[in-house]
Amino acid sequence: MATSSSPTAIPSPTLARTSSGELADPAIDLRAYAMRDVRRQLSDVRGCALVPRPNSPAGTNRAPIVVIKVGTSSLLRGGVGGHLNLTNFAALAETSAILQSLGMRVVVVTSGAVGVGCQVLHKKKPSDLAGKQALAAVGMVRLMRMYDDFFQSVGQTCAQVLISLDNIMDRQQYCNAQSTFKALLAQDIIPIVNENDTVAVQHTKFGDNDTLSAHVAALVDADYLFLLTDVDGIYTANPHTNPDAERIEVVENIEDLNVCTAESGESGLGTGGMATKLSAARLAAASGCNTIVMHTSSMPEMPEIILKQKSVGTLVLAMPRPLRGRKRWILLLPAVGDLVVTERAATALENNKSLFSTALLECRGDFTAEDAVRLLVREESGEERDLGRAIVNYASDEIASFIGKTSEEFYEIVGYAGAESIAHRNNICCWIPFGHEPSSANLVGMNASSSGSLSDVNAKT
Ligand SMILES: N[C@@H](CCC(=O)OP(=O)(O)O)C(=O)O
Repeated sequence: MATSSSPTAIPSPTLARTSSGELADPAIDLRAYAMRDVRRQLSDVRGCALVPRPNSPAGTNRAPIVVIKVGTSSLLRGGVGGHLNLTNFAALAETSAILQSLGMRVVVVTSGAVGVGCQVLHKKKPSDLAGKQALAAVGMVRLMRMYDDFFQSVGQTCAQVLISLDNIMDRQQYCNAQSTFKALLAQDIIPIVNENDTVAVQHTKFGDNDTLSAHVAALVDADYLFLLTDVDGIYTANPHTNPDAERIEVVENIEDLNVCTAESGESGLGTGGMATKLSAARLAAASGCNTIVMHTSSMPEMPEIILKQKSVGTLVLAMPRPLRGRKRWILLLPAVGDLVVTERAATALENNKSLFSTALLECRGDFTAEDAVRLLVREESGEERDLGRAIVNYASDEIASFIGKTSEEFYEIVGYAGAESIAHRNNICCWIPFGHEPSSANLVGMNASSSGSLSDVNAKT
């Protein structure tokens, strides 16, 4: 994790966790994120980060891409028996049209298929998967009718895109989806994206649309991801129960928060929570996308947030050296097991080295060769930190027999025909990749007006 003794460094906070190790939600403990430090540096950060970058990574002018995620609670008033929130549909259509007229391209990630299905059929949300899938099939039609009507009335064409995690896991399908988005955006068509709920089964589900929106942001190479919700940002504590809770305006380096991907429980009509928003922001940041978590009612302020650096909600800054291509895709893969490695190995992995048996401390889960696993480093304190993802060369039972083995012992077990590494460096992707500078250095860089730091922040190198 990037740390620094610099006086301007923001201390690393710890996220509150439940007894089962999940991120507590919404009472996320970010108190250590000292507000005075954030405030002192806010104008510099705001002044540099949120301006449309002039050039795409390829060096050609391309429109900034804005992904807007709207949750079920923003699209439906109250629970079952309520009705569609026409104000929010209208605000979304109008704001999207304004952003498009300013030269940006908009992608909407929508929830609400299940919730709207409940409205249409006058049913409560069922607990079984097939029941929810059937409702989603009904609700998605109604949702798209609403989107089509509202977007048409502001002169925008929209398109429905349904994605499942399977589509992301298969690199060919991932690339196909990327081409489809490109073709839609090139024609100024606004894709309306949701999970393909009717086909997704439990183990290949995004599960929540915050995660889906981060995958979409990575897929389309977005510049901004807006996560609209019913609170006006990320707080230092639960604002509903703690009067001292303060809104965090800027998270300069999401890696300082040590966010782990955590499942959030379903509640009411939606499934996402603050923990999934932080996980989504982390994925987006690694892909070079700024995330803004804010209240749905702030939607009309989006143009000012982007163009005038207006401070609304919580801004999570993109990593200055985002992941691209295959490495970015690896980070999106769902992990089916864990490999715990030594601290020494972690440094090597972050410096783009392959993973060998000597680095292994533990193997968890039941997986086969070619599966994606989570890499964890066990720190001196005994705590484990999420290091990244790897596509492994061996199955879990084989890897378990390699733990702590020297390379000679490893070769003896495997024989010379097997792959030399547990995971090749081309198949490893760390959250803090090779060449990434510590957060304080980034901040100091941004403060130096003549250092070209603005493009450091905005460009996807
Ligand atoms: N695909 C589901 C989305 C579920 C979901 O993530 O909902 P939310 O927590 O409201 O963003 C649906 O359309 O109902």
